[in-house]
Amino acid sequence: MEKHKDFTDWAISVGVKINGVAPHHFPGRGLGIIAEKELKAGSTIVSVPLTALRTAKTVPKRISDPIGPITVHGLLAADLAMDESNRLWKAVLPSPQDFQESMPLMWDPQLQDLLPEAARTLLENQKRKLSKDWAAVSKAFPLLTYDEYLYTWLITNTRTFYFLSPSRKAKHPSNRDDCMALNPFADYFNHTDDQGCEVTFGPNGYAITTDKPIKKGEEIYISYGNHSNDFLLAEYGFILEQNKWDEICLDSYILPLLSETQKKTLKDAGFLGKYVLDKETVCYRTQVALRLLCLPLKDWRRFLNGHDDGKDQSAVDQLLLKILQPYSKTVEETIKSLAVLDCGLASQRETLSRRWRQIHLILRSAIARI
Ligand SMILES: C[S@@+](CC[C@H](N)C(=O)[O-])C[C@H]1O[C@@H](n2cnc3c(N)ncnc32)[C@H](O)[C@@H]1O
Repeated sequence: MEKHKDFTDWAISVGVKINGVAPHHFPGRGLGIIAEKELKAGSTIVSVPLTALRTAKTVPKRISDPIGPITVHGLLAADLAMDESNRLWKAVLPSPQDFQESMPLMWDPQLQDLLPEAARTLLENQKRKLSKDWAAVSKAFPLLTYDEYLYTWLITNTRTFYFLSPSRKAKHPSNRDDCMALNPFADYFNHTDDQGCEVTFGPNGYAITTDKPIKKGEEIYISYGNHSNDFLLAEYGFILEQNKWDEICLDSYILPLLSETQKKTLKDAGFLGKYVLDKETVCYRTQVALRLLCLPLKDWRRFLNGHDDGKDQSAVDQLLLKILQPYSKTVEETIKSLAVLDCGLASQRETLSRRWRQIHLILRSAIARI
């Protein structure tokens, strides 16, 4: 842990304030933050001044100018790839091997194809963004290798905080994806689906404050957002055992059942796609789509207008059952095929199987409820 001590000293030297916490290794989660003493609820345990952040504005012109227009993500990754100055920080970051294991972007394409639909969609998006960013950066810096850039691109992907420059007038940025900053030391915090510590951002920078009393030796978390396990897997390379925000996508089972006219009707009403099932219920969007499939148009409209007397629920549930049963069968087959598959790393296949088993559980409980 010597390198983490050195990095902590550096963080303090640039104005980061650390109160009773330290980096610590937690099996299965890499580094995280541990309480070194008992902490009361409402204690500010880490604060990071604006001057310690790495933002689009802190990237030197010798890097940003030759690249030209690019996403903030792509720019921060280029800066990190070409920065030789902060060895102490680089020494405590995850290694390329860590990403190879955890991040689906680095997996064998055969395993990528076996990702659940929501994770696959996010992965395709990442690939598009990365390839655009790489095109801009490699043109400006031909000596940089793709692997070096991919590594810093993933560091940026997994460690940035939502950031709006205090000087910006607009409260609502045109592109949320560009609102990011690398936040040294604060990026040691792991994620919880529970509330976790409160993270606030203001003119003085970030402050992380405990939301409950914490015992000495406990890991302290923040929340990266209300994310499903498919999102966490694609964007951060892990899944939670228990995740109250977990949900699964039903699009590839519902969309093919819709005629072109029905799709248009749903699109016009703002209800085409993004159908999800969580541990307790199917979403309202799914209810709308299923009703269009099994009810006369006038009854569908009544539901949409909020006049639902519940009399159609059983027909809707039967249709849902017809969708969930084959879905569950396919999941069982996927789990079986993963057990005999020999590509990629065993840990990657294990993560995938765990995810599919979670999906199976969500499906089986929904089927049992019906
Ligand atoms: C902001 S960093 C947190 C520090 C990181 N654990 C490290 O070793 O440097 C985000 C990464 O931490 C890991 N992580 C965060 N929360 C986790 C959790 N609850 N379980 C497992 N891994 C987690 C994932 O690899 C994620 O991409």
